[in-house]
Amino acid sequence: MATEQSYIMIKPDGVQRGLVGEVIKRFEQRGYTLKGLKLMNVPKDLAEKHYQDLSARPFFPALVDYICSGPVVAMVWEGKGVVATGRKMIGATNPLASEPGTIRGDFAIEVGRNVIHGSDSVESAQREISLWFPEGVAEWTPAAKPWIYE
Ligand SMILES: Nc1ncnc2c1ncn2[C@@H]1O[C@H](COP(=O)(O)OP(=O)(O)OP(=O)(O)O)[C@@H](O)[C@H]1O
Repeated sequence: MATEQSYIMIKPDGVQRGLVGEVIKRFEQRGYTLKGLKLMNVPKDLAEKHYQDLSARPFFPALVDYICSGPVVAMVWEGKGVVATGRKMIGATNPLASEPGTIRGDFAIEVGRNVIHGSDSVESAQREISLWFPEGVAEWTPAAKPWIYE
């Protein structure tokens, strides 16, 4: 079975608010493996491609401006069930509906400043990883793997 990967991105508000370490800590402590990581300013065409499914929505221009408003931290995390579990760790899209204990439930209030993105399916993750990491990701096996998986 191929190991599952998710595209996780700390949005500009998360970077500006100093939440980079907090987000990385949660994924690391859960046992997921960091496979790709970069801080980058987002070109407008990349933001538009990333959110292409939302292009007809009224908030699309504001969403693209938001993603391009400052650097983001683009990451690939790997491990069993990381797509669905990552979404649970992130919380509901609208932070007011996110459970406490989730990233949005602990650190956000508004949907237009919801701190973090996580792929919503394995297929979206593959598309997003090739979009954000055309150069590929790092190959490594964490020494702790046998202590996380039986
Ligand atoms: N009604 C809205 N008003 C403003 N921004 C919105 C609204 N709905 C969604 N967004 C923004 O668009 C992003 C993508 O929306 P989507 O419905 O795909 O939610 P999501 O999958 O939880 O979020 P993401 O794709 O960022 O992980 C949201 O995270 C949010 O930043």
